[in-house]
Amino acid sequence: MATMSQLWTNTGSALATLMFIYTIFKQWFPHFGDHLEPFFQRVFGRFYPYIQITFYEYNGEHFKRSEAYMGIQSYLSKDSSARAKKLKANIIKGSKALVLSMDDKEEITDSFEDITVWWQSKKEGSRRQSFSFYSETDEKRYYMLRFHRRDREVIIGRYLEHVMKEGKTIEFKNRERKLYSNTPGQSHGNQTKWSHVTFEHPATFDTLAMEEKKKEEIKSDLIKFSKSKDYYKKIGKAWKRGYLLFGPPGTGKSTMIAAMANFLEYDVYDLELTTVKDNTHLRRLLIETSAKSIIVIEDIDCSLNLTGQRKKKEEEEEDGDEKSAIEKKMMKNEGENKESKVTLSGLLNFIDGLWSACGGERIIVFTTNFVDKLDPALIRKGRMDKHIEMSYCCFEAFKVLAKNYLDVEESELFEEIKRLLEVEVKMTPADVGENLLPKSEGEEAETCLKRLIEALKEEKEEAKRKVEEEAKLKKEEEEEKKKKKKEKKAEIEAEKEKKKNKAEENGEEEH
Ligand SMILES: Nc1ncnc2c1ncn2[C@@H]1O[C@H](COP(=O)(O)OP(=O)(O)OP(=O)(O)O)[C@@H](O)[C@H]1O
Ligand SMILES: [Mg+2]
Repeated sequence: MATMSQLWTNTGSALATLMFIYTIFKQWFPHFGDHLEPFFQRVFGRFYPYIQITFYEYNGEHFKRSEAYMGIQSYLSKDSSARAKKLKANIIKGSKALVLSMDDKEEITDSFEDITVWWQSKKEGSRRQSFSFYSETDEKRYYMLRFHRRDREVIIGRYLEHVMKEGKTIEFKNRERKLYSNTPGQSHGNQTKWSHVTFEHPATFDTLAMEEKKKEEIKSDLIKFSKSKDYYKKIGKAWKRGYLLFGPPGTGKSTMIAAMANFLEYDVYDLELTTVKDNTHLRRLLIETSAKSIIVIEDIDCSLNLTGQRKKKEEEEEDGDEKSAIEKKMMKNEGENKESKVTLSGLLNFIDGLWSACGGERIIVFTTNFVDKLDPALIRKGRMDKHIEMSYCCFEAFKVLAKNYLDVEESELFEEIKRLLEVEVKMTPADVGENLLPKSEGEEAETCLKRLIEALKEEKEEAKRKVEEEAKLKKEEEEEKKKKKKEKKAEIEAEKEKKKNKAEENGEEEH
């Protein structure tokens, strides 16, 4: 007696033969085949335990490639490059690398929750000899997914969702990242709009000169945020996080933003507030930003009138020379900003998630050189969730720079540099880096380190001179004040004396 497996094998080969005959028949009598198709489908459906789903590359929507097809292509790219024997390489628009996918007629298996499925890449040649937008050869490509009918529920539900999600993640990782800016050159009516270039900043957390502990803290904060979609949904908050980076010029605020973007693989929107006409314009620009992006507003204190009372322009010109560098920078930007009507409340509304209906995660970063001057409403927790101070170069930060710039991890000169940086001198990482940078081909690391030591010593002298000068000025001012006070007192005394004499004279006259 034939065993069960033999029986299945025989039925299988009978079906395969029938299928073969049917295919030949269909080729010779294409139109007659159309009538027989439902019949064959019914017969096969009874014995054939598999279900097939087809995903076409183009499904007719504005000649755009189907999202599902592209998602599957990306999902299968990781498996097919390892398993398929025949691969094809495509350059996909907006993708930074070649996308490898299995070639036509290749098949690979995939498993999900102990279920095996089969993916096949296929193409259909058109019999029409007419012009088509699809491709030169008028072929229609598609993926075919085959699985056992008992797994229908899992595959149609969870598996396809998993494929799309994974595919999107791979697509996201492969995409070319962009740096958007709203520069005045690109305008729509009289409103600027986003223009972009490829984002290729080389900064990473490894190259960032900063204490290791602080770096790790920021990195884990970013990871936590990027994985907290469900958490933000649960607590009913827009999925966004605000960072405030503050510190003197050249301490790495902009570099840190680039490192963050590279770490999370996000796009960057560099928002220049001074070219934004008003709050409506601001809202429009923000609504156009995509998910997984960092929105940056540099020098926030200079971009908006957030800093309380400031002098008018005429007054500013009068005593311009006496202003500190800080005030001058702020006033310069205020002058440039006089066209913009963006208000603090407009900005706060946006931070609070007016546009959060768009979904997707966004990070907002403000930078400033003068944190004390900002309106507390702008930087309270919830708006700017994390405040990061970028400070002068410490020894740990110097070691990162020495390794990056000179490939040096240890040197006997380090001791002196440590003492200078930690106790005596304040120098920004930008200046330290500039001194470490070899100035000619083949310049020795030691020469660069010595140059840094010299620069640090000079800076120390300069700082000492400044302190002495300031002390001298202060002393002079105090003496001047004392002198004036003394003179005033003398004046008052003289006045009193005068009055007294006059009163006495008058008294004598009356007598
Ligand atoms: N912490 C740092 N780590 C590595 N490089 C740094 C660091 N800080 C500054 N640099 C170097 O100095 C240059 C200037 O730094 P950056 O533009 O990031 O400073 P900034 O704080 O944004 O200054 P500003 O306030 O003027 O905008 C960068 O190109 C970078 O090479
Ligand atoms: Mg900067």
